[in-house]
Amino acid sequence: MAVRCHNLLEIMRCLLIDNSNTRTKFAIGTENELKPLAARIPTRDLSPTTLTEALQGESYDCVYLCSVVPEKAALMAEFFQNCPFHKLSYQSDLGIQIDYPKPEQIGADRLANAIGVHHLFRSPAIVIDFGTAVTFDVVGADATYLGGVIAPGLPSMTDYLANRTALLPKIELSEPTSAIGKSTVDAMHVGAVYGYRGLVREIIHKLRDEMPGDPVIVATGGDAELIAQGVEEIQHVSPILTLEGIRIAATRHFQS
Ligand SMILES: Nc1ncnc2c1ncn2[C@@H]1O[C@H](COP(=O)(O)OP(=O)(O)O)[C@@H](O)[C@H]1O
Ligand SMILES: CC(C)(COP(=O)(O)O)[C@@H](O)C(=O)NCCC(=O)O
Ligand SMILES: [K+]
Repeated sequence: MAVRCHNLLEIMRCLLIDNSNTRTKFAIGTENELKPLAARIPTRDLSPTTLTEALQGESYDCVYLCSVVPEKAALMAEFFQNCPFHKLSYQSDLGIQIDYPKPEQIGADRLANAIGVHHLFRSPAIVIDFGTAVTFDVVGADATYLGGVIAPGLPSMTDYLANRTALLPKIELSEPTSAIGKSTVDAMHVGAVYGYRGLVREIIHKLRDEMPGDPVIVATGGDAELIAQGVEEIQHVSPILTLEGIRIAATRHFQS
């Protein structure tokens, strides 16, 4: 097995892993910075072989895993068994408070997003992650995780129609050119992209109505760019937000 752990006396390099349902992202983080993405593996393809290939040439002192896919988390715990290893949970040292009846239910990526938005931007905040699911997480003014919303992600708009109809194709989404679709595919783009923006706007407004103060609204995840460009309420798109949250939690865990 090609796991290489070095015990450097200098700055600790931690392998940060965002194991979400569609893609698993890997990056090296130190106390001071997040290095560019080291690898991205489709989550369903994660195996000792794909891990070894993807991480060839990377060196790190510790591994910090954020997972919402238990079967793959178990695989990686085993793969990295020779390294100092930690899996993010509500019991980890996160640097934020949690005000939630059953904190063990909260997806680890949602906690990482809350940490990321508080550190990269500020709180109060709403962080929206456009992945397999779309999640909205609310961080109160005192950096307390308060809860949020889970809805089907943008792929549900296309996968559902392709799987459940005879005549609708599987499409790649892009910005519609007009609301009145002039072809099947055009009409589907409008339904998915404009329709999804409506869902997002309505949820943002409902959340803001219940929040004291003026939250910063930040988007992340694979579909953030496409959707956020038409939602004026979203102030920033930050592709690295989840990994940044994981880096901060890893630093707190391994360096304090
Ligand atoms: N190169 C790509 N590979 C896969 N999905 C992509 C890619 N570029 C954009 N996407 C979009 O990003 C979504 C996955 O986002 P991501 O944030 O990786 O999800 P998750 O965090 O749930 O794994 C896909 O459903 C797709 O719509
Ligand atoms: C809501 C999620 C499916 C989002 O996962 P993702 O789209 O990032 O792959 C994940 O955060 C999860 O499984 N959460 C557990 C349930 C909860 O957060 O309440
Ligand atoms: K995610």
